[in-house]
Amino acid sequence: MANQENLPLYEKIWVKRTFQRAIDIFILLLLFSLLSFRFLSINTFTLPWFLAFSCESWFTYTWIVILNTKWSPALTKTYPQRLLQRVPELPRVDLFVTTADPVLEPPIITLNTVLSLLALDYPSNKLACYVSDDGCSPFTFYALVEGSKFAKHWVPFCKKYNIQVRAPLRYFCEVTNFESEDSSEFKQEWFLMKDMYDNLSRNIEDVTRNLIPFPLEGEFEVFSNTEKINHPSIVKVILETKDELSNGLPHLIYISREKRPKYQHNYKAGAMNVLTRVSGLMTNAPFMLNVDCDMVVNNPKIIQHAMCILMDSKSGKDVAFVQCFQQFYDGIKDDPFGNQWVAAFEYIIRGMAGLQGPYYGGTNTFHRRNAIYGLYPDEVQYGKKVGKLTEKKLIQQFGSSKEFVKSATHAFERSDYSTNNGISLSNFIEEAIQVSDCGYDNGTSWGKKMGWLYGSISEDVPTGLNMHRKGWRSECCTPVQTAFKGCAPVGLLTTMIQQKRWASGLTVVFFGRHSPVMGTLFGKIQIRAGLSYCWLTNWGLRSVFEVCYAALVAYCIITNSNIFPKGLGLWIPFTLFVIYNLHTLQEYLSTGLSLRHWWNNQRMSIIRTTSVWFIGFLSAMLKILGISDSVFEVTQKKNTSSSAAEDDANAGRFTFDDSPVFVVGTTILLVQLTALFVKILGLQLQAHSGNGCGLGELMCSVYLVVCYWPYLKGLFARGKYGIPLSTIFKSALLAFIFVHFSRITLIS
Ligand SMILES: O=c1ccn([C@@H]2O[C@H](COP(=O)(O)OP(=O)(O)O[C@H]3O[C@H](CO)[C@@H](O)[C@H](O)[C@H]3O)[C@@H](O)[C@H]2O)c(=O)[nH]1
Ligand SMILES: [Mn+2]
Repeated sequence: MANQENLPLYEKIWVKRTFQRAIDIFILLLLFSLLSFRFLSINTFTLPWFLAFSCESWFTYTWIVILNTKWSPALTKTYPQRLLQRVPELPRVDLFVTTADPVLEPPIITLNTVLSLLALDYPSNKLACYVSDDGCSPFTFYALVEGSKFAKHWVPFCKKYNIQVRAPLRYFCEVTNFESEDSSEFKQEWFLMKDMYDNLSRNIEDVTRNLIPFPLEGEFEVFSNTEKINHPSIVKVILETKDELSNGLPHLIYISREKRPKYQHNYKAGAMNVLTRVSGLMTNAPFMLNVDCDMVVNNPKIIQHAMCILMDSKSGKDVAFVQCFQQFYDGIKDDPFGNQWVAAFEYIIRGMAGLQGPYYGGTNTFHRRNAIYGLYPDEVQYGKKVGKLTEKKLIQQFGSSKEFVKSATHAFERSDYSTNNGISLSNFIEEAIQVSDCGYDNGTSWGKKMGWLYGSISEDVPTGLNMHRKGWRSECCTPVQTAFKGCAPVGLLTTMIQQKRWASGLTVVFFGRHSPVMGTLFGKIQIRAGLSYCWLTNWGLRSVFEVCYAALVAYCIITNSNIFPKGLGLWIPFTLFVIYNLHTLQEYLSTGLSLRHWWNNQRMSIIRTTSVWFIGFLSAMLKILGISDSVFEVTQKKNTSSSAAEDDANAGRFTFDDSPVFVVGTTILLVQLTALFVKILGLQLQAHSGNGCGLGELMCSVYLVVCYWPYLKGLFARGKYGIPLSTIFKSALLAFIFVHFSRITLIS
């Protein structure tokens, strides 16, 4: 038995990749030889030559970052059985859901996420679910109220029959047939549940679409005279379980924090901090799970798995957060828009898991409350913080609510995971409203030193960085059954907007106080971990070099000059291109992804880097220079029940509209096409002394056109599949300016 006690609750398993490492190194050597070749041929020095050298240095740097990240990937294996045997009482976990817009995020989606959380396989008296509604929508509230009534039947049903997918929307899509061993009792209840759920969702749909009158009275009166960005705090306890029974329903609380036009509300980060404070007052669990409104639980035992990591007495102590991958349901086959990130999880995030740990991805994450409160790992372990801080200091840091400061002190001091003392949640409403005030953060450490950090629209990454900087680690949690599944962005435009937001937010992080460089130099981020963070935070900067390279090849063709060596020297970039592509293809195939999937992702990686990441970079520059602020544009979530079948056939086709995100891509395409036409029609200028443009430049240009093929088709298509004339016109103008100036430089 003594032996049993020593067994860890989780283990790290290192993934072998000797062959891939060898190829990684080979590619690096090729990059170095390309650079040395350029360096040696310095006598042909020209501006394009120099620019090419800079870009290729950047590509080499990027490759070093990637190689470093992928070098030693790890998996975690958790043992929930051991956890249950060992701990007398499981800790509380507070569950956070954020929603921001009842149109882009239909209430039925949020409700499904909430239902899947309420039905988690975990003692229900240890759970409390907090929903933050930045949309201040009575419809979302209505959905939750009605949904909580349904939950009283749904949760027992799920637990009785050990249902795996506990979001009814997903469940009734996936389970449409009965197994032969299903009892007639089950079938009967199944039909009953389906009936109830169908009624519920129809009801919510009718209300949301204003099909039935919805007077704002009774419970809903607080929503009258509110506007999305101008309203007082609303805190409502929807479900409160008074008895300490472990098989009832968790608490359910609705919060819409105060918003006023003159106050910064800091998007999701602001909402998360309010959730942290309100939950601190009410249930004060030592651990918190945060999910976006579309991320439903797919593995009802996921908390047990995560707790194995956070509660492991040896390696778990310095783990600040446990990250589960983002995976998607209803993802379009072969990932045409490159938004499912399967290969990135496999190689990059697992690679980071082998270092100081994965970055915080914003959703599907279990947090340690004390780490969010800004403590260092050793302060938590030895309870050092408590003696040192006076109440005055605590108020400065945590804000003016004495009740909240008391709860934070309790969080610091507790050595066990004891539960709170059974005071009714409604007693905290007034205090909860106070900590949701729009000015509560002012002058405190919230968003600056602790909690979810403000200032970047990718709040997740700096928040995680801030914890790694303090010496915390993080872990991935990858049970066999996928933990959560969300809704991949619908269509091309949504993907592009999301990518633009990430690139912009990450660039702000890279150049800001919480940059991985600063964290490595002055904090406790390990050097390889810091470098792997650069992969992420350099998305914006990377686009500058790729756009520059794309412009450079077109310039060379138009002006009949070159950046690539000729003859034997051309073999270096050529081999590089071939080996790199075969290498990534091998990675995809060995992960079980298709050739098509690989190509779609290669193509999208070029398209997004040279278009939306570039726009994101520019918008980050405007923000850094203080010229304009960037806005968090919420991703549209698909309402599965309303998806029409005719859409599915064309789900993977590129659709366009007059959004500015398509202008840069179209311009790049037009520039390459112009260059190729100039070449084909022989309109190039006379080369000086045989140094004209060669095969290398032409191949690059053709490759870009191939990547941008869907845009090329868009130039000639009509309707939503066609690029609007206004966009074509703007892009043509930009392309013309580029070509014109290219020719001018040559004549002068
Ligand atoms: O003012 C806001 C804006 C957004 N959200 C919520 O934030 C979440 C993420 O927004 P979404 O539009 O779905 O963004 P995605 O790009 O899909 O999200 C990824 O990227 C974000 C950072 O850019 C992270 O916050 C997310 O967790 C991560 O899943 C959603 O639940 C929103 O309701 C708010 O609560 N308040
Ligand atoms: Mn999302």
